[in-house]
Amino acid sequence: MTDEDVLSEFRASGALLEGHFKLSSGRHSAHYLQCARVLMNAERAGRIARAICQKIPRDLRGEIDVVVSPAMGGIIIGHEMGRTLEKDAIFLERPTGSFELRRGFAIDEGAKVLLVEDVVTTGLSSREAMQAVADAGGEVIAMASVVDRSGGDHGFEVPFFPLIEITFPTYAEDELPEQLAAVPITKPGSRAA
Ligand SMILES: O=P(O)(O)OC[C@H]1O[C@H](OP(=O)(O)OP(=O)(O)O)[C@H](O)[C@@H]1O
Ligand SMILES: O=C(O)c1cc(=O)[nH]c(=O)[nH]1
Ligand SMILES: [Mg+2]
Repeated sequence: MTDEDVLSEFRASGALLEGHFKLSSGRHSAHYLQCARVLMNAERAGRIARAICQKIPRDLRGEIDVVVSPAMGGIIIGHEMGRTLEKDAIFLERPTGSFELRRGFAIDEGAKVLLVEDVVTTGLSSREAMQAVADAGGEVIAMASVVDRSGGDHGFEVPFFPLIEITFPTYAEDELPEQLAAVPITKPGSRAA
């Protein structure tokens, strides 16, 4: 899929939002990519997962034992990546604020993990998820996402394979442009404020 193909999928599914959004990191943006709308169609989600898989070199792909995703946003794309790679896909949740495996999920000691997200903005959620995988005994060998809006500033120490890179400006709470500050805030994600 070309970048234009991916953007067309976002536009067609009403996933390219404009307004005033408080992001997971606490930063603010006039743009939001609502991946859940892109992934709500199973056929499209599968196509997107296959396109991400193609970005991962074959030898690295062959090393993956299990796919792990941070809830909520990572679950659907992680599941579809698991289908494509023919590996199990499990997810991390943060019911009390930090990521943990629940529902009987476990990672074999030393298992090689592909971490899969929907969006990477600051990379904070992904880095927290990587730590949770390490704490559970796994080794994250690569990271993948539908969208990378980090501009390269994600701090990952493993190879990263986003389907598309889109860099929209983000702002700290105390540096909001006047025009953005005038728009009511929406917080679409599920991380506790
Ligand atoms: O790179 P970051 O700055 O951490 O931002 C990206 C994260 O934010 C969103 O999740 P969110 O915490 O909003 O919760 P959700 O996945 O449950 O919707 C998205 O799904 C990523 O996990
Ligand atoms: O940083 C985020 O929280 C974020 C940004 C974005 O564009 N889409 C999303 O789902 N989360
Ligand atoms: Mg998330």
